[in-house]
Amino acid sequence: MKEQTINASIVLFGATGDLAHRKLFPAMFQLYQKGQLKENFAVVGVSRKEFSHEEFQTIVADAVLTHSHVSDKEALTQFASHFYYLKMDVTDAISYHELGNLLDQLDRDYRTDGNRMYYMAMAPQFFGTIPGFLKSEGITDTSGWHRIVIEKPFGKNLETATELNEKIQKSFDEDDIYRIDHYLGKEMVQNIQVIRFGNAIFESIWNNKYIDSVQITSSETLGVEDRAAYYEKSGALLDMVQNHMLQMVMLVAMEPPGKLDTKHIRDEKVKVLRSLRFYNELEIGENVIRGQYREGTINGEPVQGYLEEENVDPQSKTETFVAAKLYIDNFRWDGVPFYIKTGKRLNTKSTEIVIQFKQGPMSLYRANNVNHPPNLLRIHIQPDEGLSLSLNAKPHGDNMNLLPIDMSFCNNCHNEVNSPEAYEKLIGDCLFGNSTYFTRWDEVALSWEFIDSISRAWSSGELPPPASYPSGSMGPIEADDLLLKDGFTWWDPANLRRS
Ligand SMILES: NC(=O)C1=CN([C@@H]2O[C@H](COP(=O)(O)OP(=O)(O)OC[C@H]3O[C@@H](n4cnc5c(N)ncnc54)[C@H](OP(=O)(O)O)[C@@H]3O)[C@@H](O)[C@H]2O)C=CC1
Ligand SMILES: O=C1O[C@H](COP(=O)(O)O)[C@@H](O)[C@H](O)[C@H]1O
Repeated sequence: MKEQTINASIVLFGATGDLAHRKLFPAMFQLYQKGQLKENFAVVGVSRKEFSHEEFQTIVADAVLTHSHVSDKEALTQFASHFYYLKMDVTDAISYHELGNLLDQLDRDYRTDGNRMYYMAMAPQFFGTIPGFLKSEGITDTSGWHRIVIEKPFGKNLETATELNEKIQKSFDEDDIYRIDHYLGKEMVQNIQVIRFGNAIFESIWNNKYIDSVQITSSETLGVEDRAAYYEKSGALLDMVQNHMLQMVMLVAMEPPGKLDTKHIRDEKVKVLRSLRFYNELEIGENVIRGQYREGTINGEPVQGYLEEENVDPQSKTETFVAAKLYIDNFRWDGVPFYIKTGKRLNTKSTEIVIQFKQGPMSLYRANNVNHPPNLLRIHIQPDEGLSLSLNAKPHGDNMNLLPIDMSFCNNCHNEVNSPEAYEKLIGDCLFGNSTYFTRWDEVALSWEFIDSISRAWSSGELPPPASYPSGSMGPIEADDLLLKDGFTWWDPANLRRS
């Protein structure tokens, strides 16, 4: 399907913003280079600043040059010539008429078949406004398809997410609503289903009889950077757990879908959320750890603490770290803890899923007091993309002890392999009408329900504030204790690399 070319116009709301420059223009250029966007496409960039079409084309080309590798400058110039600019305030209904006229013109000039993709790369307060005007001002009246892409965050809680959803659904059908979670566009996140359902040896042991625990860790070395205004209200729980972390939990835990199509896959993911165990306040205190970074050292450089960051309230209780033990109360996962951990200013930038298998019924080697490491299946999401299986073997020679060995496959360790960026995949999927790796409304609603229960407990004032951790560590000691009391330890990437 991906070898085909799509005819469409793309309206990019927020065309002068950070996301557009760093991710979206480079992603579209990659689609152009692969021939998925060819002659019959046009992009209209929208924001309030004043630019001519030509100035905007230069901005687009510069952004692509800055944020991606370009070997063919001629192709970049050709690509940029498909871009047009419209100065408009998205809250002004009248300005949509000019947008409609420009799009009608581009439909004719570029023979786009009237297909239109609307990408809202804007602050979330506009997510409800734009779809309404697109419909009321007749922009969505052409005979082609009309799909809308919504950036995160989708609401701040279940109530606001529901309100937003109701607004959007007045103008677009659920099938045409593409809620982005960029983790779902990552190569190895998409590989989870293939690893699981394409390998009988894994699927047959993918359950509580053979799996002891699951760990999903997404650590960042960056701090809050210049996003404090947003982050102060969100924290790691809303920023990472409500979306990316729960999405990975769903993909690891879901039942095999009857078919590999959008509906079947999403149906199975939703069932995982329905089985997620809700905790009471006391249990949240015990099972969901929050932390906040203080000063420390990252890659040998001193860095300041969260409370010293620009635009952060010096008394802030915002969490920059979350670790939690989750349970999925269904037949497959009964009793298996899913540990998740995410945080800023940790000692490494990495996302990994570790499946820890149970020990066999009788360990001859353990009986000899020999260290008997468990078998681990590690799915490396980033920066390395791959898979490794930790086994035990005999060391070379007479020694009959156990030696942990790794069987590894790396997707991106060779220079010639360059995985598509998440945004490239997701924009491509939307253009081709494949919404599998976007979030459906029931997934979003259920994840908010779960997250709201934690937010409520945290705001009750009854639970301890975020635990402090030094920048450059792997989080507060409380997060280690969460596993230690169950007899586990985090298989953090730094530790894994040493093994
Ligand atoms: N940046 C990132 O890495 C990520 C961003 N996101 C999400 O993407 C979205 C955009 O983020 P980001 O690019 O960082 O935001 P920016 O603040 O950098 O960009 C906002 C854009 O909106 C435009 N804009 C603001 N108000 C109006 C208006 N009334 N009418 C028309 N245009 C307007 C701005 O241009 P102007 O001022 O000229 O009007 C600008 O182009 C957000 O929802 C964010 O949460 C998600 C993941 C990562
Ligand atoms: O959505 C977000 O994700 C990034 C981390 O994404 P990654 O692809 O670099 O792992 C995070 O930094 C940001 O706070 C959050 O909004």
